[in-house]
Amino acid sequence: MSSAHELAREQRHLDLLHRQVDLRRAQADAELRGTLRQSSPTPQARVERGVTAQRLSTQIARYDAAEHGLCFGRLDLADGTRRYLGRIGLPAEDREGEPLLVDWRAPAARAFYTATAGAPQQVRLRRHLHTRGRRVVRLDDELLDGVSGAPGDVELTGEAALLTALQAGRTGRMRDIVATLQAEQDRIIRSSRTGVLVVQGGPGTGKTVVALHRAAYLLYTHPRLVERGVLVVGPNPVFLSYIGQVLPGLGETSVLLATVGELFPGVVATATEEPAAAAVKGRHTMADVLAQAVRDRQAPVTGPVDLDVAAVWVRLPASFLEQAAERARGSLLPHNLARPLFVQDVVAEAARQLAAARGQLERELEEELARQVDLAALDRSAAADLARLFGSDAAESEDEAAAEVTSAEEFWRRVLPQEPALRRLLDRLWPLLTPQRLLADLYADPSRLASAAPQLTATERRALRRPAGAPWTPADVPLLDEAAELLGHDDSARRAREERQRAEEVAYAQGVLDIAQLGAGDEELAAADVIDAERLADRHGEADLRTVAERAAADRSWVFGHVVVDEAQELSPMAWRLLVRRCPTRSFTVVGDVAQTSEAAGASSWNEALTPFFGDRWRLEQLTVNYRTPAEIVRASERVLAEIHPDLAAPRPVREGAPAPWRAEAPAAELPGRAATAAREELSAVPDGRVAVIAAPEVLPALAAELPEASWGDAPDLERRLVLLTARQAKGLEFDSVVLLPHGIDALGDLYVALTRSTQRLCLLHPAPVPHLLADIPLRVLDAQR
Ligand SMILES: Nc1ncnc2c1ncn2[C@@H]1O[C@H](COP(=O)(O)OP(=O)(O)OP(=O)(O)O)[C@@H](O)[C@H]1O
Repeated sequence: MSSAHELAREQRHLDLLHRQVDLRRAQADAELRGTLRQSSPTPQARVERGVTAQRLSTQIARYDAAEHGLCFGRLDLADGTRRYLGRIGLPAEDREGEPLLVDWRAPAARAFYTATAGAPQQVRLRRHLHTRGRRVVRLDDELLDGVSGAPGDVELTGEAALLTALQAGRTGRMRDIVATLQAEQDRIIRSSRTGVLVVQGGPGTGKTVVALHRAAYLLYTHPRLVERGVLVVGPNPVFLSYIGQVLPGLGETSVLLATVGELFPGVVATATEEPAAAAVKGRHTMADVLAQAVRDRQAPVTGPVDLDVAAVWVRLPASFLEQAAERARGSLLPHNLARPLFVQDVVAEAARQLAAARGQLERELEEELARQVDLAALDRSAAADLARLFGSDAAESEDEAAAEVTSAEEFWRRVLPQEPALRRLLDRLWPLLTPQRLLADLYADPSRLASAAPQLTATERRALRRPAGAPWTPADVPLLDEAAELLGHDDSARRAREERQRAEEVAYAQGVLDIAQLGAGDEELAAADVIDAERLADRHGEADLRTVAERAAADRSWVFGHVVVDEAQELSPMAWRLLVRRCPTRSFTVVGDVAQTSEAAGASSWNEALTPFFGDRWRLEQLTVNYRTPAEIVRASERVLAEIHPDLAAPRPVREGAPAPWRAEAPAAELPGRAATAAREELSAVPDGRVAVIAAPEVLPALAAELPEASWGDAPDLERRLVLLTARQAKGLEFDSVVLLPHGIDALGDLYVALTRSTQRLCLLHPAPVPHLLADIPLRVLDAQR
């Protein structure tokens, strides 16, 4: 019970906290403006300015994020200390006493989440402050008196506040849970950053929300992590938009949210494909296929290659080309970076042959001329006499000939790289390749596929076929990334572009100086006297003010400080290879549920999925309490879970007493109409909440025609009260009520996902007969269709 007196006292403290935050925000804001106004005369100063601006922007984002729910808890300790907890920390005004506010991630906040009646950890009272805007509206107190609950109970921390949070209507956006974190979740959030932490848990156990809070915790406890950022990987863009507000709401901006399909800058991989094709693309063996595909592009010859340069035929034998390729490969450089070695060998050989052939030709010409001119014959006989006398002239002329050949060779080495015929040949023998070209050429050509992928069956190779220019799918992205590694980045074009741009900037600056000079009178100090064009160009250069997330998103080679993988059971081995490259220190939080796998290339056991990448260096934590689904809905999904994974127990629900789920039968043709009626009834049953109709993809258009008010498609608006989704799109999301059309949702993992999305109400509509795994759900007979 919140007495008016207590409410007023907490309101006074909250007012004080907000005044402090306002002050600090205003200071940071002024400092940021000042920083942005400064000019930065050197590249070093520009970098420093960028870093300062970043730091201040991060601080401001944290203050802004703390506007709602700034302070949510209070602990009264046995020694009389009183500690307030909030989204950010604020030191005591005198800097010595107890801080005004303790950040939820600080060690001093921990007891708020872990103290129980049985193990109070010096806590006498735990108080939850419920606020609306800047007003305290309710208090929930718990006295921790050393008496534990009955054994076997789910021991909840701050039960009243937790249940209030769980029963609140959904908004279409995931909310943070800093005020009501539970002890088992807190342990995972604060677990060491090093190594790979795997969190297995059934639907609704808080895996996603815990993983996001862990990212916020790690960024707070390891400030250097802010510079490298954290990557959060989710299964699809709809899910990412659902969770997108949680970390900014916690004041963390150094986080990039992405699907695997978005992790190759410059490629938009949104096309769909047959599951069989995605499954083959996800297999580990594709790394070998790509390596062979690259090799197949290096000196692909079966016989000698002839080249016509400057009217001379040069012959490059196959054995020579193979040796040159082997030497280039021996450098262990990626394909594009090893190319100059191959080119060098070919040019040297061609130059040698050309010089020799041209030398020979010239000698023959001279001899021919000499034969025809008497004088020359005389000269030659005189030379021969001299040679007989002194014996050295002949040798000297051979040396001369050799020296001539060497300088001719050098000449040809310099000239040949410009020779169009040779360039065309080198483009065929060792082409500069982009990942896109390598992969598109491979998919488009059955003979290339047959050569690169003999380990695949003919059917599997056929599954990979697609015409050149076809759009990319998410399963292509890990292959493009793998190809990028094998090919190496040839950034000479970028460097040339940057140099050109720099030259233009300097030229522009010079122009500015020239004009200033013209305008300056004799006695005035001209700009050019105090600054040169280079420095002026520097001064106009901009500091990089992009956030860490923006910079990381644009850079394939960006290395993150930590990676969070959600719905990790869906990841293929090729996707794991990509992610390990993004974080070579292997600092990962991996969350998922092997009972909810939908992707054909996904995992059915963590051991199988992770051992190839992390050996046995990963640790497993389990979440066992279901916060989302009430007991009635858990029971409705139990048979499906038992069919998928007989060993996995459904998580224990914290809530009971929801309306019983029901199912109804209707002919297939009537289903969209029936579903529309049910959806509208559900909307009235949850007036503040959200309703989802989940169905097979082919049913959605007919549903959409019946429910024009609903949002659906590739990017449904989850904040709309009614959405239509496929089971895949519904992964990771939740709604107050779900209308499920199971017909056509064939993968059991998908069906399990669909059955476990609701926080309150669930009904199913299907044609007869009922699928046997759903037969236990009570049948309701519908009125005749109106
Ligand atoms: N401690 C908590 N306090 C308040 N709400 C919580 C708490 N833990 C979990 N929840 C809520 O439970 C719901 C389920 O959480 P979440 O989506 O993270 O579960 P999940 O394990 O990822 O589920 P799924 O595997 O089905 O996607 C969310 O609404 C989340 O906010």
